[in-house]
Amino acid sequence: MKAIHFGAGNIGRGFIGLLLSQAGYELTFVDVSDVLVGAIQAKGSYTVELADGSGRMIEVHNVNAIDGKNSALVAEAIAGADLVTTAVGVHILKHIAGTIAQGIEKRLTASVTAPLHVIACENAIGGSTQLKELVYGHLPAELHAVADRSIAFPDAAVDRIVPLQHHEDPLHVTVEPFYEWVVDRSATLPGFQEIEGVHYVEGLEPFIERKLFTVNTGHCVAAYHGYLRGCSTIQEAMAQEAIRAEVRAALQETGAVLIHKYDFDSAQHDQYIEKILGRFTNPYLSDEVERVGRSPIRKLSPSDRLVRPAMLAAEYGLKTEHLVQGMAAALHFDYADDPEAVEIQSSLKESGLSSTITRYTGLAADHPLHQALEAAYNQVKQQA
Ligand SMILES: NC(=O)c1ccc[n+]([C@@H]2O[C@H](COP(=O)([O-])OP(=O)(O)OC[C@H]3O[C@@H](n4cnc5c(N)ncnc54)[C@H](O)[C@@H]3O)[C@@H](O)[C@H]2O)c1
Ligand SMILES: O=P(O)(O)OC[C@@H](O)[C@@H](O)[C@H](O)[C@H](O)CO
Repeated sequence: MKAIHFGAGNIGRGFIGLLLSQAGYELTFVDVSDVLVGAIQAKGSYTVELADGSGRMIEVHNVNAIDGKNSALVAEAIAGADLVTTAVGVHILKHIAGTIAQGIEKRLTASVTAPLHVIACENAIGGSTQLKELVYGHLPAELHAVADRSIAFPDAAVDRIVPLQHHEDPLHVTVEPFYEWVVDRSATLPGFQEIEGVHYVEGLEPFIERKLFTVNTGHCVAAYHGYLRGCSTIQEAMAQEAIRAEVRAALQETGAVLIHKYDFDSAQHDQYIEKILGRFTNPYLSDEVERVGRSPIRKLSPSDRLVRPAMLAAEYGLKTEHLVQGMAAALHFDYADDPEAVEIQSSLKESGLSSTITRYTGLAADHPLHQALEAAYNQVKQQA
């Protein structure tokens, strides 16, 4: 079984690549980083270190890499693969869609009928579905129906905290011990060989929303409040009582939404929250607030981890105060090396607070959340 994985970055090497290799796949990474591609080609292996104090290392052997800039070579590899996965960032999917379409076209022209599954392992609702739309945009219309018969794009939720890496070896990667990869089985094709270590479900929505609105909501609330208070890492932020309380309160708000929407067991969901808070305080990890807060435009967008649960809470008549505080802190994230943070800061200066809120969150000026956010934005800075 052959797998092509786009993105030899932190989660690509530290989770998806590791799991696929352990599941017996012949694995080829595709990346645009010459350093990563060159190192994988030269070594053919790398080491994953578990951040649990044990010093345990896992060797990943027999891996290869292709330069993502060589789309002909990548398309050739996709034509002969059983599985394509991605962990590049949801905003990058549009840049790899053309190459994936090229590979699919090659495959269909050569009358390969074996199923190909394409799974986007990004932090987004419907990531693989979004990728499918982008790929089909590049495929000739007459091939769409044929492609539907042998190519599937099951949505997925992936969870493992993998911080920025600062090792001499560019391939070495330190990861938290916890991991969870959930895939929508109902979108797979007959003949799909399930990947060992993956949890399959019929219908992904509760799983992706539970993950995104708990792990990622809590994470970014810690990051944005931490950044405002001068903390460098999530661990440092979570050590501050006020920030920990803010994160917990935001997760109680998203928890109420999830319990209402999916009828989750409330005690079990509380345990899920506690487990996640424990993961954020893992003393063997050092996770920079700038990584966790990265891309604030994406994180403030209407379908992402702050605005979407707040909109649902408002619709259900539930509390939103701490989610709004998180959004306000996100608007104050003025990290100069993050192009999305820079864009928000320019918008605040040039267009003012109200227009900026509407532009990035989709909340109209007369929406109660918009008004609450304006007030919170002005207060958050004073509290920091
Ligand atoms: N790090 C985590 O804790 C974590 C956990 C779960 C999900 N994710 C998600 O996984 C994705 C990747 O995150 P990450 O932290 O590994 O980021 P990362 O920056 O470490 O890795 C992304 C990799 O994609 C590569 N890339 C960029 N453009 C490319 C292209 N056109 N073709 C091929 N490769 C390309 C980059 O060179 C980089 O190596 C994001 O969507 C993120 O939300 C991350
Ligand atoms: O990757 P992002 O930018 O969507 O979110 C940053 C972190 O919250 C994220 O990478 C987590 O570490 C990860 O989602 C844990 O599973």
